[in-house]
Amino acid sequence: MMKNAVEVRDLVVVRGGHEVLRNLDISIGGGVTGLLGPSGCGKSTLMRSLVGVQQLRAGTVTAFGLEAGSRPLRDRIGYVTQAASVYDDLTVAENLTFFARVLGVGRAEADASLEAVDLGQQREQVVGRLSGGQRSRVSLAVALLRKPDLLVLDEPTVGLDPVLRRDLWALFHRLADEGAAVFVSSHVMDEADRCDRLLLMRDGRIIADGSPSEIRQKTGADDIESAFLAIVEEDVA
Ligand SMILES: Nc1ncnc2c1ncn2[C@@H]1O[C@H](COP(=O)(O)OP(=O)(O)OP(=O)(O)O)[C@@H](O)[C@H]1O
Repeated sequence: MMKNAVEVRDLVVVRGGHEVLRNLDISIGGGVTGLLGPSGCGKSTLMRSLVGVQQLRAGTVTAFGLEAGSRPLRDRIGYVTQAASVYDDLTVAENLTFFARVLGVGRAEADASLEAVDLGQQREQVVGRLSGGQRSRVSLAVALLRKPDLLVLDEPTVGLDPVLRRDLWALFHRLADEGAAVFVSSHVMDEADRCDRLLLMRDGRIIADGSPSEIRQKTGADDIESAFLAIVEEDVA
């Protein structure tokens, strides 16, 4: 069992004069951990904090015992944002070759990353002509180039059809089985059951933490959306 990949302590983040994260305490270990919550609740801000690109007002964030954003972590963390981070005018293979050179990894790793996201057959296609789901898999392949120990994925399945979503979740579990800690955000509650562990977020705070079945049981709800609503109601009562 992996020791905690990430430790967040008393984290406070202010953006635009508004306290977006409020005294967060989270530990993230192995497996697939989902961060679920409504739009604007602070998911991207938390992910930015984990990878070290967010200014913190207070608290600490460490990954593998090292301060988030510190140099030795760069090889160990893969981060995929919602915005596509690959070149539309290059082919899939050219993108991978380019980023492999920048990151100093070999061709074998580039090929392995492409295979991992199941884009071997699209390798000669120009990225700008791929579907949204294929394009996000190219970004994911780039993030996999250095075989990260921690993968931070910000809403990777947004806008994808159900088949692609299912395939991507299967890939996250495969990566977790191979030893990576996978931290995935979503605002789609029906993705909850695909996670080993769930963090439900609302208004900059974690309001529930457990496996999907634990969270359902605790609230007596049949699904995570109802559980979320029950927790919110209890919270404001
Ligand atoms: N660049 C910014 N400057 C100021 N405030 C910001 C900035 N980016 C985000 N915010 C604010 O921070 C809060 C949290 O935003 P964040 O992007 O972390 O939410 P989110 O849960 O990821 O939302 P979504 O699901 O829509 O991506 C929001 O209230 C948003 O208005």
